[in-house]
Amino acid sequence: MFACVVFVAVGGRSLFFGRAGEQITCLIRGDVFRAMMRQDAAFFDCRENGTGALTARLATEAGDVNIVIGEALPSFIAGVASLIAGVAISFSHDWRLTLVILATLPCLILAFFLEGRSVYAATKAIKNAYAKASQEAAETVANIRTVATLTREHSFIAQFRANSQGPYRSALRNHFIASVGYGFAQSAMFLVYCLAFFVGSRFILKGYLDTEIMFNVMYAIIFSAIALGTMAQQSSAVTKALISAEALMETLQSVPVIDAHSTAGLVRSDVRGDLALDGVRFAYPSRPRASILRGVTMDVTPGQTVALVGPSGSGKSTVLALVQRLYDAPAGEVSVDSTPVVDWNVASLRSNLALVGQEPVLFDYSIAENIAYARPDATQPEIEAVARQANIHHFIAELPDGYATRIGQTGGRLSGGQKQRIAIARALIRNPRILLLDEATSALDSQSETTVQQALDVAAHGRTTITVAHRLSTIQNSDLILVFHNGRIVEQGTHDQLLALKGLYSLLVAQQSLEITH
Ligand SMILES: Nc1ncnc2c1ncn2[C@@H]1O[C@H](COP(=O)(O)OP(=O)(O)OP(=O)(O)O)[C@@H](O)[C@H]1O
Repeated sequence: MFACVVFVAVGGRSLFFGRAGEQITCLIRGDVFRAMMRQDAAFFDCRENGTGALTARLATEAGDVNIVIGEALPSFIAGVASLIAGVAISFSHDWRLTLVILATLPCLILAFFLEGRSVYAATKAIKNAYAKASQEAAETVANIRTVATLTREHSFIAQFRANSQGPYRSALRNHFIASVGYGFAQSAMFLVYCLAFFVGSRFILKGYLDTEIMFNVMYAIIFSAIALGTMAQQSSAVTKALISAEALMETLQSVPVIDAHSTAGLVRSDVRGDLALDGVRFAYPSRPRASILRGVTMDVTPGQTVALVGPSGSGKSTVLALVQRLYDAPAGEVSVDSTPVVDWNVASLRSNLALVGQEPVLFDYSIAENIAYARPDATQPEIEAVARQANIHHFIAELPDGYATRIGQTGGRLSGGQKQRIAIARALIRNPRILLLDEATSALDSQSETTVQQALDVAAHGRTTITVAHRLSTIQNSDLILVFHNGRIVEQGTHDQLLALKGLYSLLVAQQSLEITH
């Protein structure tokens, strides 16, 4: 009767736990991705194996946990129930023989524990190594054009093989240990059987029990040993899931310093558009010893066009990251509309800003969806209006599918200039008070640069604009030019004032004029 109940319970588990497991997997994945979306930039910067590997890994971790919920856990529960029932029945027949047999239990448990520990350590190493190998593979496939142009396919394959060797060897070792453990678990039943026969026959000879009782105890104990074997079979799945759960919990429990989902802080849409940095010092969390900004102070009034120029690595783009509050500066203050950015509601602050970067980041959606990405409730006429301002409407209108044209992964079916103008339209759809341009034309040829520059000039009209630029010809008309060097502003003024200074700016201008004439 009891066996039937256990059979039905175990048999029905796949129906109930399997479905529940799938649902739980989806929920865990949902929670994990929600937790990731809340994180600040520092969380992603500090990932050893990159964000792609992290995302892929977390998705499979949730699946591993499901295996335990769907299979291992019910088997484990049924196993424990069977074990307790078997031991109880055995005790009720003869406590001495039962005690002798139970004395073997600590050895079995210790063996399973040791197997679990060594599989745990190896599995963790394998997961980390595979995460690194898959990150490189994903990056290579995503950038296949560059890889093919540089004829690096073979070296990538060799590198992937080399990266996979370590995990492969660890996996072999893991399988060996798990197989020995599995064999041990399966033979445990027969070992217990032998012991019961041996000790039972001795007890019969001494007159402690008769044959019938011995067989009753034996059957009960075998029943328990089978249960123990079933539990042991699941031990490597449980071990894997424990590691997965660790990684999931790390993400779920990490509290972002800058919480994009928080409802706290100042919410405003009628922003004037002034912006200031006061004595700002900053180092990236992944490289805390490298000072990037060393006391930057700047003041931008509403509607002003300010250019940040200077040698590569001097900290210009970092200023834009701090204005968007992707990071917090440990010293000094960044403020928008006279309110420190830390007192702003993160989402509200960002909704008043728009960034156009050097490499436009577009998605494999239609052109209309890409433009409306910054404001999903935008209407078709609004989308077309910003496309006109960005100087891209005529090109889109001539496509067979017009605004419904899908642009391929990362906008691969468009030219650099077209992608950039779509990115400008996307920035404008929010009608931001502050426009941040990070070398928005530097990746373009001179003809596209002119078209995109015209679009940017229209976009900047009536807004506060901060432009990071290498080509100094594009920023000569700015209201203010700030010259960065080694994380400090070393010169500031208009183009003419800075030329008259004959300092770093005039040197940079002279260098670029030389480059053009040669
Ligand atoms: N996420 C990051 N983590 C660690 N260091 C970073 C990160 N981003 C940038 N850096 C470093 O910060 C320094 C300043 O970078 P930043 O991009 O602000 O310079 P930049 O003046 O804009 O340079 P460029 O003109 O070449 O774009 C560089 O040394 C760079 O290596």
